[in-house]
Parts: sequence; C-alpha cells; structure tokens
Amino acid sequence: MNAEIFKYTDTFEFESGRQLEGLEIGFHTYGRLNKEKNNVVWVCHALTANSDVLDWWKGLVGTGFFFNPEEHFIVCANILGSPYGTTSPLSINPVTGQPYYLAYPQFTTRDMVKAHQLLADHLQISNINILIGGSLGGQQAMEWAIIEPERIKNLILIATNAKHSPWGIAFNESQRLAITADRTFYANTPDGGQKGLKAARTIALLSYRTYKTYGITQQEESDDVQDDYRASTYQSYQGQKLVNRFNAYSYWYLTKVMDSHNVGRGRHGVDKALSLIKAKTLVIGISSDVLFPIEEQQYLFRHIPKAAFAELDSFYGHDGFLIETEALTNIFTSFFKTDVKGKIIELQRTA
Ligand SMILES: CC(=O)SCCNC(=O)CCNC(=O)[C@H](O)C(C)(C)COP(=O)(O)OP(=O)(O)OC[C@H]1O[C@@H](n2cnc3c(N)ncnc32)[C@H](O)[C@@H]1OP(=O)(O)O
Ligand SMILES: N[C@@H](CCO)C(=O)O
Repeated sequence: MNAEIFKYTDTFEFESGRQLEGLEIGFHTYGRLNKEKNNVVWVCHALTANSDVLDWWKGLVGTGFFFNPEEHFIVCANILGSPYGTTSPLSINPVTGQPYYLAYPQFTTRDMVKAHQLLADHLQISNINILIGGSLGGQQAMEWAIIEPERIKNLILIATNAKHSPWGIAFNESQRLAITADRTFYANTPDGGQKGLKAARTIALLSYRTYKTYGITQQEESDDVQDDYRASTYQSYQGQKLVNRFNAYSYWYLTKVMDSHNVGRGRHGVDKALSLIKAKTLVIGISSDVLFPIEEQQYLFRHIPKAAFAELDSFYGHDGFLIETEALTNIFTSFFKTDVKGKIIELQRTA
C-alpha cells in the first residue's frame, strides 16, 4: 500500500532555526477514528523503516493482532529525512529546483515530533490513546510525551534511551566514516555513497544482533570451510539489501539525529524532562541488547512518573523489538490489565 502524502503549506522551522519549504509527510492509517476520538494508536518507526507498519510489524499490527484496525485507528508517519514519502535529502528543494543532498538541514528528534504534530492536527487527532516506538522510534515517542504530555494517554517505549550514549554515537560515527570513505558520497547523486552505506549497514548489524544470534543463524555445518563463511555472505547480503531500498544521505542524517537525541537539552536535565511525562508508561528492555543496554530502560522506568517495566529475554539483541511480536503482545496485555505504578511485569522468556 502506498503512503498518503500530507503537504504542509507553511515554512517548517527546525530546532536549529533553519527552514524548509514545501514539507511533505508520507503516512499510513489503518482503521477509523471512532466517535469519541479515543482509539488512536500512533507508531513511531525506527531508523530505516517506513510508514507501512502493517507490513514491517506483522504479528503486532493487523486484524486479529494487538493493534487491530477493526478496533484502533492506527497511524504511522514516515520520519523527516527518510525516503519513504517524507521530504528527504533526495527531494527537490523548491527554492533551488535541485535535490538537497548534503544541503538538507540537520535536524533532531524534536523536529521529527514537530512534523508528527502537524500531521496529527491535520488528521484532527487531539488525543493519542497509545503512542509506541522502539529504538529511534522510542526516542521520538518520549520527546512527544514530554512536549505534549496532555495529548498522550499511554506510552510504550521499547529498547530506547533518554539520551543517546557515547557507545551509540561511536557506532554511528564508525558508520559515517564508512560512508565518507566512499568518495562518491560527495558527488551528490541519488546513488552516491552506496558502497559506504553497504559497509555502514554491516557495522550497524553488529550492534543490532549478538554473538549468540550469529552463532545460531550463521554457524558453519562443516569443519572444513576455510573461506566464504556464512557469516561473511550474510554481512554482504544485508548491506546490499539496505542499499537496494535506502540511500546514504538519509542514513547519514538519521544517524546524526540519534546522536543528538537528549531529552534533557534546554530542560534542566534528563531527569527533570522525564518527570514531565504524564502518560501511563510501559518501558521494555531486551536482555541481549548491546546497543541500548537494559540499564538505559531501567533508568527510564525509575524516572518516568507512572511507569511499568518489562524485560524481554530474547537472543536477537536490539532488533528483537522488530521480531519478538508474540512476547511483546504478552507484555502489552499484562500492562493494560494493571494500573499499578512501578510494577515490574513478569520476565518474558522467548529463547
Ligand atoms: C520498503 C521496505 O522494504 S522497508 C523493509 C522493512 N524494513 C524495516 O522495517 C526496517 C526494520 N526491519 C529490519 O531491520 C529487518 O527487516 C528485521 C530486523 C526485522 C529482520 O531482519 P531480516 O534481514 O529480515 O532477518 P535476518 O537477519 O534473519 O536475515 C534474513 C535474510 O538474510 C538472508 N541470509 C541469511 N543468512 C544468509 C547468509 N549466510 N548469506 C546470505 N544471505 C543470508 C536470508 O535469505 C534472508 O534474506 P531475505 O531478507 O531476502 O529474505
Ligand atoms: N533494524 C532497524 C534499526 C534498529 O533500531 C532499522 O533498520 O530500522
């Protein structure tokens, strides 16, 4: 299903003060807004996904699943800078008549939320019953719950953090170094930096999965192999898979967005910012996540006023938030049955 496009006719101003004309936002909706306007589920997607959440979060979203279009009005918007319908570095700048590429303004998770707010207003959504996101999606959801505490009733934050860590920034910087080592990145063409992007994705994968994931899925069956290992072709395949559906410029900007994520900026610190959240909040950490270790979600749990916490015990690592839909469904079900503040939801074992 193609994304619908919302065209914003005013000038969009970024947190940095820079401006963009003719902002377009790609989005999907599923189901209908009910008469009481209280059935909205808003999904914030992560780094390279798109607004078709029914496609990439199968098992959680769709008829018969936890987020059910027959019951909920489900909305997902393609994030700023991403190439699935929203204005990105490959879009034409209406002022110059040329694609932006590296002239695209640098932006932040707060700018992403500002774009979501514009779309929510356009769709006449005044209240969001459940706002949910994992990873970069969780960073956006958290920002939104701080910026507009009254609009968000329930908040689900998965495998995410309040301030991007030096470790996460280092992973992103290594990926950008891979991209800029490919000099075609500076050519400003739609396929610029593709070899660099391929290498960058393989670096990222090492942070999304674990020693154990590779051990289980990429183990050689024979002791006699001396080259062309499964783990090697897997890396190469995954890098190319991203190149086939994404571009180096969007990737560059979106990794910078993650780096600058810090809910405490201009708000007297992270703890103070988190204390502003009014939503009933579920924080989920994944036991094997090396990119957003579980301590980061425990921190959120301790500082968000009405929070519950669940640990998802998965061998998939960070990407478990995209894969472990059955365990997530069980956790959500427990969470919505309780009103107890500070509850630790039973550990979910999947592997
Ligand atoms: C427009 C679009 O297409 S958007 C696509 C949606 N993407 C998103 O939403 C982004 C978020 N999603 C993701 O990051 C991923 O899809 C995840 C984490 C959910 C799952 O990752 P996957 O790559 O599907 O799973 P996994 O790591 O098991 O790899 C499976 C793939 O690697 C291939 N593979 C596995 N082992 C090897 C190997 N040794 N050598 C080469 N290829 C291999 C499989 O054949 C399979 O290929 P396919 O994707 O073409 O079917
Ligand atoms: N695998 C995810 C990033 C992990 O947060 C994506 O490609 O969007």
